Amino acid sequence: MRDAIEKADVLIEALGWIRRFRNKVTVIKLGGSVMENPDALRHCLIDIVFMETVGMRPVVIHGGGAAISRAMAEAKIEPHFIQGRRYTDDATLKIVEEVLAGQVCSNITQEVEDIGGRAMSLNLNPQCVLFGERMTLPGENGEEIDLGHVGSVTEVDRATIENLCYAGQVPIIPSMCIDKETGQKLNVNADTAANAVAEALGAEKLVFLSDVNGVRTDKDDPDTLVHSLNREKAEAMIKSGQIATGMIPKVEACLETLARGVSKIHIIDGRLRHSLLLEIYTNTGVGTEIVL
Ligand SMILES: Nc1ncnc2c1ncn2[C@@H]1O[C@H](COP(=O)(O)OP(=O)(O)O)[C@@H](O)[C@H]1O
Ligand SMILES: CC(=O)N[C@@H](CCC(=O)OP(=O)(O)O)C(=O)O
Repeated sequence: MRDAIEKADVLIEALGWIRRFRNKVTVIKLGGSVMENPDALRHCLIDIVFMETVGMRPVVIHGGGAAISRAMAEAKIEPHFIQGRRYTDDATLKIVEEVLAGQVCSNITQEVEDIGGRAMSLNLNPQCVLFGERMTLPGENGEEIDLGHVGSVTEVDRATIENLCYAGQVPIIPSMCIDKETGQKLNVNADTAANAVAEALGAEKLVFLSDVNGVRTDKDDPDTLVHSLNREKAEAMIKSGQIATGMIPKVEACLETLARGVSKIHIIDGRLRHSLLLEIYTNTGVGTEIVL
C-alpha cells in the first residue's frame, strides 16, 4: 500500500507542472549519439508520447551524426569536421539525406506510432519545414571557411508544425533544409536546427538529449557537471578547449536562442531513463541549464 501511495504522490507532484506546460510547445533535440542506443531512444520516445498525451506540444528535431559517419565509412569516405560541423561535398550530402531524411526520420516516426503515439515525419520529400542558405565559418585571420553544402536555417514553416501539434501529432524533423532560391538541399547541424525551430515557434522550453549528463569542466568526467552555464563561462570554456567538438555548436546556438526569447534551455542525458520527464515534471533538475 505504501508503494502505491508513493506512486500517487509522484502523480500529484507532476500535476502542477502538467498544468503549467499544457498547450505549450517544447522542442526536443534528439542527438545522434543517444539514438545509437535503441533502448535509450525508446525510453526517450515513450516520454515524448507521455508529454503529448498530457497536453504538452512536443516537437522533435533529430540529428544522426554517428549514423552518417558509419554510412560514410561504408562508402569509404573520410568524415571531416570543422568547428563541429561536417564538411559536406556532393557524395556526403547524398549520404546525409539517405540517413537523416530517410532512415532515421522514418525509424523515429514508426517507433512513436508503435508506442501508441501519433507522429508525422517532416523530411524533405514531400514536406519540408526548414528553409535556409549556405553558411561559412569565420577563420582565424578573418577569412571565410567553406563547409560545402552546409546551411543555416533562415525560415521555419511554423504553421505546418503548429497545425500538427494541435492535431495531436508529434512533428519529427530531420536537420536538413532547402535553399528556396536554388532548390539545393543543405546539411544543417541538428543543434542549430533545433534552436531555429524553438525560436520560430516561441517554444516554452528547448531540451537537448545527448549522451553526456550535460556540460562538464572535464569532458570525460561526469562528476564535473556544470549545473548552470552562462555566456561568460561558456565563452571561456570554448576558448580554453574545455568545451570541444559537438558541444561547441550546441552551446553557441543555445546562447543565441536565449538572447532571442526562448526562456529555458537544458542539455540532459538521454541515456538516463526518463530524464526528460524528470526535467519537465519534477522538482529534480537534471543536466545543464544554459542561462544568459
Ligand atoms: N565540456 C564538455 N562537456 C560535455 N561533453 C563535451 C564537452 N566538450 C565536448 N563534449 C563532447 O560533446 C559530445 C556531445 O555532442 P555531440 O557529439 O554533438 O552529441 P549529440 O549527438 O548529442 O549532439 C559528448 O559526447 C562529448 O564527447
Ligand atoms: C553540418 C553538420 O555537421 N550536420 C550534422 C547533421 C547531423 C547532426 O548534427 O547530428 P548530431 O546531433 O547527432 O550531432 C552532421 O552531418 O553530422
